Amino acid sequence: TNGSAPAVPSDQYDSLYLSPVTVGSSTLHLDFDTGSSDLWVFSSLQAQSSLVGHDYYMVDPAKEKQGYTWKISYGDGSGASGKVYADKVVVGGVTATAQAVEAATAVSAQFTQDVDTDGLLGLAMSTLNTVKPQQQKTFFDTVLKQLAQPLFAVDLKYHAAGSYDFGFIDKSKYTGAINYVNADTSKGWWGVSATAYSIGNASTSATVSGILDTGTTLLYVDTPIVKAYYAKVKGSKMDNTQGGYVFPCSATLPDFSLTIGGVKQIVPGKHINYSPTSAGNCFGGIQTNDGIGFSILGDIFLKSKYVIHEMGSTPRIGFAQQ
Ligand SMILES: CC[C@H](C)[C@H](NC(=O)[C@H](C)NC(=O)[C@@H](CCSC)NC[C@@H](N)Cc1ccccc1)C(=O)O
Repeated sequence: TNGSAPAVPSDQYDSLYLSPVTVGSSTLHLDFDTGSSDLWVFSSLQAQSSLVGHDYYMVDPAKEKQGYTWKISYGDGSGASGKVYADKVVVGGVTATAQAVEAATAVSAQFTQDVDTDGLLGLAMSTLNTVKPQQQKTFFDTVLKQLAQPLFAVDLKYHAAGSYDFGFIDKSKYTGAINYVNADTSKGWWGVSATAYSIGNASTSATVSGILDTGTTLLYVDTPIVKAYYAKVKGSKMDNTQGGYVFPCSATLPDFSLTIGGVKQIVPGKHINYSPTSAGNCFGGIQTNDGIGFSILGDIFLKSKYVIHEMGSTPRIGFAQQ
């Protein structure tokens, strides 16, 4: 089988993308996240006050995996925890009959406040799943054998609805060749390495290792590269109150690219003007990774590409131009 689910921007700046998922008998809007491996949802286990504005999973005690718990924390300090159920999950017509559904009993303020997001659907390696006493599979791992091809493809768009394709490559969603590289899955994420970056038409050799992360809004790279980029943006500055580099909204932003597998993967300058700030300037889509030692290739990087995540004998990532 194969199937496709829409990926709809949650707001006018593409803060995140939401996809409809049937969990048990509810339809929830989940943030598909290639940077984590838990499928967790807002649930009837939470206080009603935490559920205001959310769709949520009505737990069925008969489906509980007794004694199983989960607790996840994310790089931005947010997190959630709860109990585990085995229930039907359907994404774009692809059905997992007994998928581990992680029902929240507690979620951090960032998630409670975002009333559009009803949970996350992790698409990284199952080795990052947090369920105890027995780690559970991601939705992709659960359905892998029933898929026509062992892959999913990510088509996030700039200020428009895109899609997640499971089990097939949709030729109508890209132009030119697909450029494949082996994925480094050793740390549980979809890891890739670049051998150079370019700002405008100036290219610099450098090793840029990072993870693909549909659940991260921006593109986080090493500080020297960020400084070099904004040196080309008149009036740009690091603004600690805004938490990153800002610039005049009228600024022309150069394109940015990472050379992966010998091919320049270009981020159009237009995509790097992420959003206006409350201070009357604009916030950059490229920001520093604060020295965590690797880059996070989030939505700003992804939304100009069709990215195939193939779990064959050797995991691969394919990049094509939208
Ligand atoms: C502090 C937590 C560290 C980063 C680590 N956790 C992770 O790496 C988890 C799996 N992944 C994440 O925290 C990040 C990757 C960070 S690499 C430092 N991806 C998932 C994130 N985008 C999910 C999200 C979506 C919307 C709003 C907020 C958060 C751990 O548990 O050790």
